[in-house]
Amino acid sequence: MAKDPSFLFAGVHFNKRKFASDFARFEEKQGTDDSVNTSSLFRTAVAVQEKVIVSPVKKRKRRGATSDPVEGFNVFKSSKLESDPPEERAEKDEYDPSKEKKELFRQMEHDAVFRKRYNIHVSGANIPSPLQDFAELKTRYGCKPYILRNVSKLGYKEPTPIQRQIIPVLLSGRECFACAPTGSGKTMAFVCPILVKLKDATKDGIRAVIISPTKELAAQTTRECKKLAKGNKFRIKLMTKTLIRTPDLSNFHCDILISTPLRLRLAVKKRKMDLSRVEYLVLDESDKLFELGLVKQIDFIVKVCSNPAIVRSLFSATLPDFVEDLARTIMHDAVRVIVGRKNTASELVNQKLVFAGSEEGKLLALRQSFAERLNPPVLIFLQNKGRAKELYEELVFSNIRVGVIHSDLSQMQRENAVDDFRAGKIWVLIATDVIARGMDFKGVNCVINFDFPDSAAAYIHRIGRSGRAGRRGEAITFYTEEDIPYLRNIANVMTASGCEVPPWILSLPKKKWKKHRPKRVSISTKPEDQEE
Ligand SMILES: Nc1ncnc2c1ncn2[C@@H]1O[C@H](COP(=O)(O)OP(=O)(O)OP(=O)(O)O)[C@@H](O)[C@H]1O
Repeated sequence: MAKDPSFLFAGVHFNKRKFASDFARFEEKQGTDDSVNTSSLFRTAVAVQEKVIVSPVKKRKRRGATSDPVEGFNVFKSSKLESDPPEERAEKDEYDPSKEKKELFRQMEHDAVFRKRYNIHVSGANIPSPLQDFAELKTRYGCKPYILRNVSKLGYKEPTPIQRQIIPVLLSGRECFACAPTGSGKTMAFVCPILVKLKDATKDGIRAVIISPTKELAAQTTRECKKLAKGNKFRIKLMTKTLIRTPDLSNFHCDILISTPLRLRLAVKKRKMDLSRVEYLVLDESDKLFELGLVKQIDFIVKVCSNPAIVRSLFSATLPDFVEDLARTIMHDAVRVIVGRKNTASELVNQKLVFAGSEEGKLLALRQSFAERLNPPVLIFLQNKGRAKELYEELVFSNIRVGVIHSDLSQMQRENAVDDFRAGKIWVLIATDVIARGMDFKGVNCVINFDFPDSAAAYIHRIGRSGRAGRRGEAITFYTEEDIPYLRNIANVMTASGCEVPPWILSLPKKKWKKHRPKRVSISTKPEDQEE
């Protein structure tokens, strides 16, 4: 079952409320055949939904085309109007379909130009216009003043491209998947509409759920939510170890709950947490959540968030086709928003490849670059915790303030490492991929891939810890002989974001990689006879 992606979201309900009339028609056709199982019912329902959506739009267009006056023939229209009784004439004056249509086309043209300017690509029907500025949150959507106040306090002068388009999409109640570069403000793009829509704190169970792949990211998202919600009495809760120990969570209520998939599934299974009233479900770093280790938990969560009116959204800087395909099977009338090109690195990061020869060469190159120029904060990624510990042992006695974070540390130690790095107490943070996604460290000047990343997506997320929120950054990737077959994939990402790559690398054959995590010799510059 786990091998078949179609098991994901099986049993998800068709949005009966939103498509009530279509559903009624569908039900009539199906009769009361109990033999139809839920997932095939769902699949058929989606097919019906697509038909119902597409065909009437076409018909309406055609009807409009025949009845609308042709330009230049207004004289006939006005002469007919003269013969109408005054009250009918007044009504017709108010409703002029050709005017409305022209206005609509003008708006669509304007939106297209605007989207082009911000490199926003959309697909889907009836997509709302992008935001011109934050003030439109009030004029178009009547958001409460506290949100605009907080936006201004955070120093956000104008919406980022993804915020311009996704905020109106979510505020119009549409499901969506969004792909935008690392550090481009996706968090605010999903938090803001939730706050606007939830309006005020209530005790109506759990109303919105945000899923993050790691505890660190969940904690960060909680903090960001609280900053944006300041001044409102919303209950915004992080699913912590302590919370999960509560024996009975069946009556737990909060407006927004942020969790990792594992903890949320535990809370539902073991502590009877009720997610049936969730109105908004966000899957952040969705491609990571759909990877094999997490997909079962996500499937479970999607099923138990059973409110038929739920609005689901997927966010990431990398959105592989299989995630999109999977998402399409559950989402209703979803809008797709891509900023820039899909699966590319941030153009704000200057990327370099460095041949280190061997494992030993990497350490020498690192020491040399620190001796010549250390521009903290610097993040160094390694392929596993063992190697992260080894590098830490090598650097801890140099006069560089260095820290390490990996999954063997306690939650408290991990949090301290992140906080110290944020506060500037640590200049160089050695890490595994545990913090490669989503973590927002202000002003990381350089990311060093000490170990070659295991996929192009991992590369994009790792180097995306630098070059955030409009600031420039740098990324250096060491490679050895055994990484050469995979160089081309990284080189493609580099050229797509405007970085130079030596021609010989671009002429290497393309290699389809799974996870490239070769066994590497241990990190040490000590002569072998001195090692214990
Ligand atoms: N409108 C804005 N103007 C200026 N800065 C912003 C704006 N929106 C968000 N930011 C800032 O941009 C930084 C990156 O935002 P965020 O962490 O949401 O990026 P992201 O797109 O989710 O990145 P990733 O893909 O790495 O998770 C944060 O420091 C955030 O405070």
